[in-house]
Amino acid sequence: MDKRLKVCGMKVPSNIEMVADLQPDYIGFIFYKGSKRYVADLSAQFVKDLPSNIKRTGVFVNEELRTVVERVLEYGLHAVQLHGDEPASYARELKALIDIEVIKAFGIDDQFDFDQLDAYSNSVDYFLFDTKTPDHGGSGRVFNWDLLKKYSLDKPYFLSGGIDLESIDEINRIKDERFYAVDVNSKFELEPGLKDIDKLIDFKNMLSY
Ligand SMILES: O=C(O)c1ccccc1N[C@@H]1O[C@H](COP(=O)(O)O)[C@@H](O)[C@H]1O
Repeated sequence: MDKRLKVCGMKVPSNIEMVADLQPDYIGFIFYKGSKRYVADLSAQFVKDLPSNIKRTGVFVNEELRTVVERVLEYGLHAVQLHGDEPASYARELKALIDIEVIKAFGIDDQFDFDQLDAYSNSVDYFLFDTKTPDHGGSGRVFNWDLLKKYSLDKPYFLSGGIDLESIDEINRIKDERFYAVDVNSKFELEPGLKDIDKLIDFKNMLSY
């Protein structure tokens, strides 16, 4: 399976345009006010006008369903990333309200119970495995990818958490059909929300598809 690329945490229009020119598969916008990458006053029309082949993804943390639906419509989102403690029923309700791809994120540490994923299997399109952090995401830290040996479901997943240019060899060595996409964020930044385009070009060129 081809490996997709998601670039997350965008908020500066000129920088977003440069990232869009690189044609990642997903581009992520953080709608969580507690984040340094919160979209704030980013124009919804600007986001809607981005090339339609790049999936515009909204990242939400324990947000009210009504607000998520409003943002999906306002910004023309193709995908929603649930990065809080949302139960499987939340994803089901969201899908009943709106036709949207749902990515459910989980913070992984040594204690993570992979059995809890069973309940989500029929309710979401993808899992996203990130490093466990009290800030919910954007930690810039890598979790122990060996823990993914405990993942037994068929559902494809995004790999996330502190991925850097230096991670590329290890990423390219992962031979797992379920490894669907790589998600990059804080390690490709000049400052929170502003991506280093040259570094992203290098990463994309080195990613084995
Ligand atoms: O980036 C954030 O500030 C953020 C805040 C709250 C939830 C998710 C957030 N970002 C997501 O975190 C992961 C990992 O990011 P990093 O590479 O460790 O910086 C990524 O999926 C972002 O979508």
